[in-house]
Amino acid sequence: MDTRIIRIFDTTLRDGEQTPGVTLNAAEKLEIAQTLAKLRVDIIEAGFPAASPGDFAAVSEIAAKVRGPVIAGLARTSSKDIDAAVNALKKAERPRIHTFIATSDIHLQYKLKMTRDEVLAAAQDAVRHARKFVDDVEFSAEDASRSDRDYLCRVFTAAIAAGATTINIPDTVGYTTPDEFGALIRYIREHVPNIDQAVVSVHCHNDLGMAVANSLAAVLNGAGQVECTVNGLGERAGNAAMEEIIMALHTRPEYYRAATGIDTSHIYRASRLVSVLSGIAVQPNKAVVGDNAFAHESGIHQHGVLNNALTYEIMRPETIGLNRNALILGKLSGRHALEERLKTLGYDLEPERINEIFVKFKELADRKKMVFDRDIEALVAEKASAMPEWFRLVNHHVVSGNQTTATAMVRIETDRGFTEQAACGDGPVDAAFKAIEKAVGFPICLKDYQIKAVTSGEDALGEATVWLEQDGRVISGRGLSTDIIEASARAYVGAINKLIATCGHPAAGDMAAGGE
Ligand SMILES: CC(=O)SCCNC(=O)CCNC(=O)[C@H](O)C(C)(C)COP(=O)(O)OP(=O)(O)OC[C@H]1O[C@@H](n2cnc3c(N)ncnc32)[C@H](O)[C@@H]1OP(=O)(O)O
Ligand SMILES: CC(C)C(=O)C(=O)O
Repeated sequence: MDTRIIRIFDTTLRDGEQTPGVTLNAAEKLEIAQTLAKLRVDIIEAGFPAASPGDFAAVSEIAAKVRGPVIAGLARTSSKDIDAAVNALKKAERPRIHTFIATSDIHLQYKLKMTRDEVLAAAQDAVRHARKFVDDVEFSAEDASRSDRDYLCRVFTAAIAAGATTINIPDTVGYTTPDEFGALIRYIREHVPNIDQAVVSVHCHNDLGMAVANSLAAVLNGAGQVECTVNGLGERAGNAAMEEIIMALHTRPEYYRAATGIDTSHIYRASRLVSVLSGIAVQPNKAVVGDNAFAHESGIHQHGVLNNALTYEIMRPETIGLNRNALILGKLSGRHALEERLKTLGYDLEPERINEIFVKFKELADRKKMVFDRDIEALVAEKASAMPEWFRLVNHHVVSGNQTTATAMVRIETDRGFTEQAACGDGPVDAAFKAIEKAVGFPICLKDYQIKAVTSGEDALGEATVWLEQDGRVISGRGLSTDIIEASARAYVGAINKLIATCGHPAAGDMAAGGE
């Protein structure tokens, strides 16, 4: 069998971060990038360096610290964007500039206000400019699937002639169907005369739920690179889900005649990490990584699986690194046991980091009979997203009931002192949030709030996520505790700290510092 190797281009940190409500800080992005490197993705698109100083810094840090995959930075066709990407990627072992411009008439007329000839020239100039700095240049024709085919082929021919080493065919608005998209890939391969000098890539969005199917149709028609994101995150309805593409190719090699270089045993952990850090939960019935993906509810299925898992399982959970051995640590467990468990879960952490997690683990084990793998994953992710603490929640006291107005008192500390404030609210969480808002001394715009149990059982760890809005930016914060009010209050304070770190709220300096 002639098996082609398909390159996996992960864009969780760029298109994935375009998911409404998702903002990742540099430490979180680095943690995800390191996990992607363990997954052995071929290319990590680390961000869009010209978009903001924060994105520039995150791409620079990933370029300097992550080894293995190619590190890519996105840029419009302007030389300003390309230069920013070049600078951000300076320390990358294998940098790639990814430049793009739209080619559909709709985008040309209403967005770019450019003619077809102007766009073709911009594409060519951008690729030529990028090639002055790096050997690896990808060119994307945004909205390719709604572009005139022959014009699209002319643009790709020009981009390859200018030095593009990968040409990417995005279904930017998730418009095509698998048959159509497969035919488009075939058409481009047959009508771009210099196509053999470049890798053909695809980038599919999920507006009609066909991103994965379209990407796989492209593979069947000769695409050599697939762009995707962990858990299918991305603009609007998201991108093609990486785990689904990988496992489709892994499970049906005889059909696709293609394979990837991915270490599938890191898939589950990558999915959990991205879910926790992005604050976007994975739906239980999600293919491959959903909670129910390997669960068998009905008697006939259970009977079959007990006899032989092959009756109802086309993949083994172990293949994606899902260890069904859910337990087993508690308050009497020691550092070695935790370290061993972390290794089994795929974490390769510095001793200092393990020590920090061990302290948190012991605190948790004191409050919880059994500490499950998911609890440990949540503790690791909590550390990864820790921000400099402008405000610290020292303690809180909440009274609520069906005959009482909920009231909360909080004590908040900064390096300059502390303040205690009380507030009433529409329930205990609302009261706690209002008391914290009073304590920090500036208005907070709460956009969304979510609480869920990390594991089951009455002593389950609660994971709260809050989303705050400031100047059009949405910032999320997470808090963990067996007490859901405490988890919520921690998430709220964490999000405020993140907001200050990101937007530098001016009123923060005015906090009334109380004191004895
Ligand atoms: C399909 C995709 O996912 S593309 C990637 C989307 N990602 C992002 O947009 C990242 C976040 N974006 C940003 O931070 C900002 O939009 C920036 C920094 C990139 C640009 O900000 P601004 O300069 O304020 O421009 P704004 O976003 O309002 O408009 C986009 C401009 O880029 C132009 N443009 C859009 N795409 C391209 C392109 N590929 N090449 C060249 N110019 C382009 C538009 O025509 C418009 O130009 P104009 O200002 O002359 O009218
Ligand atoms: C920049 C390109 C690849 C993109 O994100 C899209 O077209 O969706």
